[in-house]
Amino acid sequence: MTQKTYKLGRLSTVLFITFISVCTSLLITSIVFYFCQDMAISKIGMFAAIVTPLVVAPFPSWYLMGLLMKVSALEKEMRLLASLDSLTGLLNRRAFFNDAEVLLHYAVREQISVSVVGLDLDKFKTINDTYGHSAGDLALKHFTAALKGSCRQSDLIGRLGGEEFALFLPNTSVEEAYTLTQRLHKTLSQSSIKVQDTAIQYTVSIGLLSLVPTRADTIETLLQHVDSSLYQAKNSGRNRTVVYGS
Ligand SMILES: Nc1nc2c(ncn2[C@@H]2O[C@H](COP(=O)(O)OP(=O)(O)OP(=O)(O)O)[C@@H](O)[C@H]2O)c(=O)[nH]1
Repeated sequence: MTQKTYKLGRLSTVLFITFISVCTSLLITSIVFYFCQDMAISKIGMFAAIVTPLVVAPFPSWYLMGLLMKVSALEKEMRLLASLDSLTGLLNRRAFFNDAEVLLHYAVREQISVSVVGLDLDKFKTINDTYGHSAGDLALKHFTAALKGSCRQSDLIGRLGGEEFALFLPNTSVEEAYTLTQRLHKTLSQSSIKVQDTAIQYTVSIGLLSLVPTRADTIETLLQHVDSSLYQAKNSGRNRTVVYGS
């Protein structure tokens, strides 16, 4: 919400509340004076009935509206923060599963191909143990940037925990997804992170599954298949992609 629309919304609400206050006050006063029938007093009374709410209503309603708007903006910000991983800014596990489930339902209905990718950094414990936890954090951020550089705007990227990431690629064939993972391997092989003047390189193992989903598929089951391919990638030497069912 821009500052201008925020102020306009606040102003129009205050004007509306003031208008309602004046009308209510006038109505009550009119009813009272209808039974009183004293013209001189009724004129003063009518004047007071209009002026009093005009003076009193805007201030508390302006303050209250500002407070309400701030609370709702904060609520929105908190909801967004609760769905993001604090280190990388990627979707956290819960948000990734929620968003991927929505995209999966859409793919089932439209019968379009999707790809699910599981990624796990190789020998990450060694980076932590050798160069310290902050070097590990740096690698996680570096990897996040590499992922963002390889994915489309419409792809979901999540950090499922530790050094474990996942992608949900809507409308993506196995060839396209495989090309993406090869690009990622290449990016990592050509870059490094710097810790105390030492250039550190790391690699990633990847499991990949592409399919036109059916109603029976869930994100949990698809990620289980992806994990089995990822396990194969780790066991066959790491730094590679294994396609599920190949
Ligand atoms: N720096 C950092 N380390 C983390 C974070 N989350 C988890 N880790 C570490 O990640 C490491 C994961 O180690 P392992 O599960 O043994 O995996 P690995 O060393 O990558 O070995 P392979 O997966 O078999 O290649 C552990 O040492 C965790 O402490 C984090 O947010 N920051």
